[in-house]
Amino acid sequence: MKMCEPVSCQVDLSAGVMDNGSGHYQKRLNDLAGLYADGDAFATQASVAGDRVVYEVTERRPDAQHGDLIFGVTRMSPGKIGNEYFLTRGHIHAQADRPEIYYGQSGHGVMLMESPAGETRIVAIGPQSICYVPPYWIHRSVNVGAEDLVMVFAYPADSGQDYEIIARSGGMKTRIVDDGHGGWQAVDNADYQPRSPQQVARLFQTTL
Ligand SMILES: O=P(O)(O)OC[C@H]1O[C@H](O)[C@H](O)[C@@H](O)[C@@H]1O
Ligand SMILES: [Fe+2]
Repeated sequence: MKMCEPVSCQVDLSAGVMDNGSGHYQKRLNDLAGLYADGDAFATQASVAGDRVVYEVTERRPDAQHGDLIFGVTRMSPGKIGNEYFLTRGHIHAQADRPEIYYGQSGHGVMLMESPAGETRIVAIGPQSICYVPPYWIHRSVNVGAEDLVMVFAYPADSGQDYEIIARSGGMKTRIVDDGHGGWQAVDNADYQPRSPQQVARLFQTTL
């Protein structure tokens, strides 16, 4: 492994970005079609504000070397499509046995996680809380608050992301929606198709 220069990166809490990054991307409403239960509500919002940024990531990415780390900051805007809170695309790591750590900086969110066999776990993320996403868990962040949700993340540089796993099962098993009292609740996704035992077994074989 070749040597890299150490670095310090400052997190700007109000902007929700990090300096000294190597990359930055934004996901707008128009990029997120098909993720939400209420397709009509999505179409209505996208027709008036399809360019609206739902979340953005600044990251520092070394050359993908075994043993190195990718880290950065995710900022998610507050909002809902119908009664469903804004979320990230979500993924499982392409090397499915790679974990991830999130460190809440500001705002209030949850990490929605799903095992290959379809179990759901939900972990709250707020300022000063560390969320551990263990190997093999599909993960998606959801902003359940009224302000920006800002989180620091770090994961192994050779993890990769498989985004198709969620689409293939008709979405994640659980959706995070407004409970009608300013909070959130988890509800079943009616379109969810469980993975077959063969698909589950294959995920546990995707190690280097
Ligand atoms: O990649 P998405 O599912 O769109 O989520 C956006 C980003 O969220 C977090 O910041 C993760 O650590 C990143 O790995 C991820 O890329
Ligand atoms: Fe990840």
